Amino acid sequence: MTDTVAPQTRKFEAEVAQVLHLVTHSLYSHKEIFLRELISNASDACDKLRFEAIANPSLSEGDADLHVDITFDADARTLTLRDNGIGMSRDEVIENIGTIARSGTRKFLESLSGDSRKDTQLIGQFGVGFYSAFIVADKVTLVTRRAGADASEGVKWESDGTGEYTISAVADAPRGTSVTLHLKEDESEFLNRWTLRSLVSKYSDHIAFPIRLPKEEEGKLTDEFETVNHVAALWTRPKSELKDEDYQSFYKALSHDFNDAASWTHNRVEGNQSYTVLLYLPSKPPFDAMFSGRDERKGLKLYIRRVFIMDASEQLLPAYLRFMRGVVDSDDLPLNVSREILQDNRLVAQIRSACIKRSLDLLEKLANDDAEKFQAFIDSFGNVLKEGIAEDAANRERIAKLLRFASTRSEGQTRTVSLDDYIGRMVAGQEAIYYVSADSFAAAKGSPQIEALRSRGIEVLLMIDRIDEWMLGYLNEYNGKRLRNAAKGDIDLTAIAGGDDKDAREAAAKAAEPVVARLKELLGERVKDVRISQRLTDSPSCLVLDEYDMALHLQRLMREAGHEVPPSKPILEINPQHALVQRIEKDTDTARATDLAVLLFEQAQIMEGAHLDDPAAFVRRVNALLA
Ligand SMILES: Nc1ncnc2c1ncn2[C@@H]1O[C@H](COP(=O)(O)OP(=O)(O)OP(=O)(O)O)[C@@H](O)[C@H]1O
Repeated sequence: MTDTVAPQTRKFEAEVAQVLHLVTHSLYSHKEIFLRELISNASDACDKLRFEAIANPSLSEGDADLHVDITFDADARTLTLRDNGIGMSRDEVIENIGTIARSGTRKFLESLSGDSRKDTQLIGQFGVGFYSAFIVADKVTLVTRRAGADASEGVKWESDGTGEYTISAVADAPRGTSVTLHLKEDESEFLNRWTLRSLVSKYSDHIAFPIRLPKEEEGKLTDEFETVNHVAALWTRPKSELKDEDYQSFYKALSHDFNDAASWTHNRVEGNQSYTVLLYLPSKPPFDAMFSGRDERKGLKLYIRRVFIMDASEQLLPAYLRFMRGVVDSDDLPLNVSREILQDNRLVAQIRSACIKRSLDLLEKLANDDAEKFQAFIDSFGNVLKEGIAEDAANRERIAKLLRFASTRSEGQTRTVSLDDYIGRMVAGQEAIYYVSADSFAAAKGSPQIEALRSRGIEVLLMIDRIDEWMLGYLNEYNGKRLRNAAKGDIDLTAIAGGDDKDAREAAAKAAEPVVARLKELLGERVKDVRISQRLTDSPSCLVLDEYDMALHLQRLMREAGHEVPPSKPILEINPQHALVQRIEKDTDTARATDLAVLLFEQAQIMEGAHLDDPAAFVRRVNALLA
């Protein structure tokens, strides 16, 4: 191959330079993954060629026998991977290798902590791909030609991975891509057939194209090649033949994650249509699920009769299961299927329901069999799963069963309590599942609105995630029990053991009428109403809302996010037993009584997490009282 034009030197995008620096510095202890990543790219390139050749057979250029060859030269200290897949044009090289076309890259870089152990984890989740070559190489040369392009349109890319690369044209490049690694001084171990062979077996055995190494005869390498992998797509092999390690190494190549998957499910369906589904649950949030959001989902590959067609996560899984990774291989869809057809196809709809069902089965099994792994799932993906309550009405009850929450009974703020746990602990006479929502665990746990519930031994779920209020809008009931916000509407505890006696309650209300009337007068427009509380035992006051009002902290979140939220005035509930309340009733000095009344209201606002309209006035009132 000869360079036809002088090489052009270009700078990497700043983000690439940062990622490269990180990759080479933090992944050294996992250095052999470079081989898996490069083989995986080569295999993807073969997949793409096979797909494009369906519509345009001439792309195969008479060479449809796709494979990946690995060669090395001990004297030159080079290791080369060559595929005869789709290849790249010059623009594609610049776009794919010179930039990182991922929307969340900046966020990813910002999330790095500088602690190399943690960062290694993160970069593993990010998926390093091609750049992993620089862990072991101090120079990488890539030569490529796009399928269908003229032999003179080859491209050579070269870089030492520090900040720049050169790009030039080559005249006689074969179709596909070769990546040559100029190995660093102490990486000679990769110049060894035995090592390469065992790495292929360990990481890439499941690749569906032949991976070939030079044949060895009488201790010498020959020019002939020998296939060293299984060459059967993993999901097509019988389950009985596959070991856990096989599933895990396939998962890692598929997802570019280098943590093990938490669990998987592999099924062949035969019937009115036939297909195979292999779904994985990652153990750590994959980069895409963390940062790319709901709109650019990736991770579920659609194959049709072993031919890779496209990533079809959006068509085959709902957004709330976007953490799942895997493969669907259909026998019945047409090879020329398009995204539009996928959107609206009866067979696809069936496969989608099966993927949902399998995913939920897998999560249920994990919840039953492995508490530790399930908790790790909840910690990583629990909030994503909550979206399913709103999105998937048909499976609402199943999803709700999987959710976990913090509660007044749980230790710390780890979400560990299921709705079934809660129901199992309901006290005699308790009809509803009570919850309270707030910005933080401490605020929720300390909510005055739940004092009476707690004092009667009634557990309260603490809804402290941003998504909770929205989700609860769709979850009114679970297993025949209503979910009730402890800070909304009237709470009647008369039916509950140890609850109030109705007569005593009415008598107390009667006795408190004067102070209620006085507070209404003193607080005026600030509140919608003042009433005696059934919720409070220790605090003097709290704010509550009408049954259908939007929670106060949600109103705040919406306003912060720039939404117009019509102001809804809270109701002030008071505890007539409290000394402060009794003082207001008795104080004849109207100015002082007003200060006290407003303080009562402001305290309730603070407990609820709100910012006071006039903090200086609040401090002045407190000081006046203290003095
Ligand atoms: N052997 C190859 N043949 C053709 N294109 C390739 C090859 N290797 C890499 N590329 C192109 O470069 C892109 C970047 O590769 P890289 O491994 O960095 O990330 P990726 O594989 O796209 O992402 P991820 O690792 O998250 O799957 C690929 O998407 C592909 O378009």
